Amino acid sequence: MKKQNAMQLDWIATARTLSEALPYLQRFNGATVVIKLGGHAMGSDEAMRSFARDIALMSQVGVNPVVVHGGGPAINDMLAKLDIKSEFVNGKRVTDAATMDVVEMVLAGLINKRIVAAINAEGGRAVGLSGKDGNLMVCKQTDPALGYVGTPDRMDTTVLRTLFGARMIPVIAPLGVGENGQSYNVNGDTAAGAIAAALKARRLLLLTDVAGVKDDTGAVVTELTAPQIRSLTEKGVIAGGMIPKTETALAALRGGVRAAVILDGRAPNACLLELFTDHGAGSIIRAT
Ligand SMILES: Nc1ncnc2c1ncn2[C@@H]1O[C@H](COP(=O)(O)OP(=O)(O)O)[C@@H](O)[C@H]1O
Ligand SMILES: CC(=O)N[C@@H](CCC(=O)OP(=O)(O)O)C(=O)O
Repeated sequence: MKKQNAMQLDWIATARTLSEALPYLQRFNGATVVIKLGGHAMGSDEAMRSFARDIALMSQVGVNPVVVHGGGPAINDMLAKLDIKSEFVNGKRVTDAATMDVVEMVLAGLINKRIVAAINAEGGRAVGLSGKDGNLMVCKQTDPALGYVGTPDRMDTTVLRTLFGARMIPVIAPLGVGENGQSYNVNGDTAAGAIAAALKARRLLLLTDVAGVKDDTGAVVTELTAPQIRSLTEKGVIAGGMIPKTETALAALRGGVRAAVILDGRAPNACLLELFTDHGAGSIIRAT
């Protein structure tokens, strides 16, 4: 009897959560949401399934989700297997011709297809592509010292809008193309920010392996402003991989994105919690 009561309470809570989601479902109906899945957030098969389910659900309820992924750790593993040395300068991988081949193989091949398959296994209709397809992300060389590392220069979102029209979910590897057809390696956060700005997305969700942006006491700052980001960066509290993430968020807002959120992609249903509940998740930075 007691057990049944506990179950009934669970059902009531589930129904309440669904009901609470209604205004958010209405607000995000037809909205474009760009989700960057970092290599460190990919984790286990279970975490990938939870992510894929969230994306399939978003699409089902009328959101246009666009997934942009990283894959730094998997590139490192493959380079190590092939005995190719690799180094990072200011968070960017120095990319010679041999490294570029491996980056393209891992990102557009292994990682991209793993995510596409996971979303489709949950009933979504995902299509894998890279910034080279449909000239989505035409790049310039960032700095000759970094080799084939690209900075997005010209975006053409026709291919993405075509997929939205067919209710398909684009899953994008962060590769760019030069005017001459050369492949470029683009940091995943940078690519997601450029794509979100080109689409004037309602939200840019940057999924990583921490609960959000932490202040000097170690607490997650749930609502972040540009001046706070500047001050935390000057103090060295925002450091390492969090610097490109906050910079990407600010650049995306300047480019017309309504809000960017940095959140833990390993937490179950992280995207749904952020978009469709009163609770929210992670650190949100809004356009002012
Ligand atoms: N102020 C901060 N708040 C949260 N994380 C921070 C902060 N400063 C630095 N970091 C680091 O940034 C990392 C996220 O960046 P990164 O490892 O590049 O992620 P990803 O691979 O998901 O793109 C966190 O794991 C954390 O170690
Ligand atoms: C230029 C550059 O550094 N590109 C990245 C692309 C992958 C990426 O950004 O992966 P995460 O999001 O998992 O870090 C790289 O070669 O590792």
